[in-house]
Amino acid sequence: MRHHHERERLFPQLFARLHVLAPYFSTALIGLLVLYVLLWNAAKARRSRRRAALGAKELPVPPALPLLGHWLALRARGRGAEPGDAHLRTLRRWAEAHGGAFRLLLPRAWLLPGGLGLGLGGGGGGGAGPAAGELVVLSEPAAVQALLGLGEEVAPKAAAYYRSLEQVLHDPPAPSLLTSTAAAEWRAMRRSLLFAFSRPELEQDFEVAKAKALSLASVVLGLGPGVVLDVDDAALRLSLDVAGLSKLGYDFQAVEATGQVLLLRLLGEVAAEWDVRRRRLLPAWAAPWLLDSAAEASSKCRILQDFIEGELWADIEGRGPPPPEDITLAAQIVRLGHSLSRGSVSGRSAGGGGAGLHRTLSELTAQLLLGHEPVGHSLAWALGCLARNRAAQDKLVAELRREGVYDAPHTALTYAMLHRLPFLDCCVREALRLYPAQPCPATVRQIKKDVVLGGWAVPAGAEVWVDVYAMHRSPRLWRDPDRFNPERWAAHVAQLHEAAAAAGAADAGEGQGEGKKGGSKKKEKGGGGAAAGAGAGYDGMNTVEADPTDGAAAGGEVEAEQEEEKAEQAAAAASAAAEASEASSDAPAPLCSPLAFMPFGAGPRSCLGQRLAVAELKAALAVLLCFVALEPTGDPADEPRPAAGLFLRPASGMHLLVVHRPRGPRAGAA
Ligand code: HEM
Repeated sequence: MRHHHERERLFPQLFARLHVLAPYFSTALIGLLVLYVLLWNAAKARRSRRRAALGAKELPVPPALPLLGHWLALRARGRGAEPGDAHLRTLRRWAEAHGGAFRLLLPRAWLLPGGLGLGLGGGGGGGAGPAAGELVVLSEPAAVQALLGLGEEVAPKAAAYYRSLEQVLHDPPAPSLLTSTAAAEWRAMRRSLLFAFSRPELEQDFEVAKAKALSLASVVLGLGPGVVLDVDDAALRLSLDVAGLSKLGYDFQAVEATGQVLLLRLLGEVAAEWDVRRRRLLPAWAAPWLLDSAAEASSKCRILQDFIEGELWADIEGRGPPPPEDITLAAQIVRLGHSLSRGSVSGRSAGGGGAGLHRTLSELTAQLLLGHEPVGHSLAWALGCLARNRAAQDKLVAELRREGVYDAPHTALTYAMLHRLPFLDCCVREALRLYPAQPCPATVRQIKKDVVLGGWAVPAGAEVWVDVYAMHRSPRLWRDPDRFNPERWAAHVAQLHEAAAAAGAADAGEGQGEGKKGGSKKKEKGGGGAAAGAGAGYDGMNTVEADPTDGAAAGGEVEAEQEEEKAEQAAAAASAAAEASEASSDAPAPLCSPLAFMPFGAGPRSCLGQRLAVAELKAALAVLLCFVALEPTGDPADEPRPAAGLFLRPASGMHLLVVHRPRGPRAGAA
């Protein structure tokens, strides 16, 4: 009772006090608002001065809400759609409205120190002052080429963005191959892993992919005619097996397994956690509840890594130290693990045996995640496109028949003969254009000094997202951009084949009687003679560094030359892309814009596994279509909806009707 009376007396007193304090509060609030407006205007004036100094255009800003900016629009879910779907559509709409470059306003711009361009944060460049929190989205090809050609010193991968991934993968957080910036560590790792994706390795990896695709065909045929199959699930099993066998020498047997595959589930869960954390648009201190989900993510990753340690790593280690000539990915990772445990590779977490092992396992996990999921979904999208475009599917099968692949896929289909399947190449490109596995952001960079990208001023400190999805579907760059039309690539692919054939012929001339340098490989490759002929240099996308086993490329000075060459190539591509974009402003959109095609990124951080990915996609498509025809089920619920998680996947799988193709006596599956 006494308490009750005390409370009764306390509230009127409090209200009386508040009444007295109210004018002070409101004056302080008005003061803060005035200060905010002044700072905002000062930041705006500062930006205009910088832009004027650079002689560049100001980045446009789509209509935004006060204070919340574009935050809600980016988080909006479309009706019945997965989150990523609406997010991609919104960004694409803004890209079209603003010519492929715009600035986003996010609450974090005023939550981060230096967010108002006041120069309070670190990492500023050239005295212009940082613009921490500013987010720029680019899909204009000239601007994107220019960004990716800037190099790691000026535009490294954005540490703040990739930190969330590092926290999931590494405990304590440490850069992985995917995320580390210009450090010597990343360069050394990338250079050593590049060997694992060299031509001789690829030829063998292609055979592995073909064998697994034949196994999958046999499993599918075993289900009987007329079944509805989730080809996304089947494709993920296939790509996991190919990644395991070709790169780590371990068969997960996911294709042959009848039930759920634990490793696939764990990898999926970890990828989903990555995705949730990278979408976070607020700094961690402004959203402390995220720390719980961070802990959960890390524990899921630990379960996955325990599994990998027990199953995969034990097997790889059990093989003993790899001989020097072994350049497979497994061997490179073992060497990396050993140098980490000796502390000979500089690394924040490389402090001894345990940390070294942990880093190695994390890299293995990252490789598996990076390696299998984008390929699996890309294959599912390609199969889905072909099922819905029967004319294209029939044309592809006709090409396979013409080249003898249909009748004898086991023997006739080799890496060296891929140049004889140009329509297969067109189909792979068109599927990757419509459904790039990493749609947006395909890559995230942090700008270290004021730069001009495609004519727009981008201030130091800005975070830049590359929106490959919007670029690949821009009506300014592609005629009828949403239509699956593999024919649009025909002329470009023919040109590439001619160039590769000419280079192959020149190589064959030079190499006569000499043999191939750097030929000390663990496994002997098959079809080497044919590889020296026409099409030998042809790898599909050509945006990755020169093959390190190509003799001269192994030398030290050559590296500097390569760097220069790469910078020149990027500059040339940027100016060609600028010309193409200018030309397209008045004229009707071109049927095909190869410079606006970047499913694997570009420049020195482009996808390391792209040649393998393309080879695997080709092997799987060619083999599967030799045995089955694919059709839509006719059920509207089976129409695939894109969902952009860490990778662009069909939200509820890709369900297709499987029809057996008539086979001759020579061509059984598996
Ligand atoms: C269709 C399949 C694939 C697509 C579309 C794809 C796409 C990409 C993209 C867009 C990047 C980022 C480039 C950048 O930040 O500028 C990337 C990086 C990377 N990818 Fe892929 N990828 C695929 C398959 C693979 C495979 C099969 C592997 C390995 C087995 C792989 C390994 C990597 C690695 C290691 C990086 C980081 C490279 C670095 O930062 O130096 N990817 N990929």
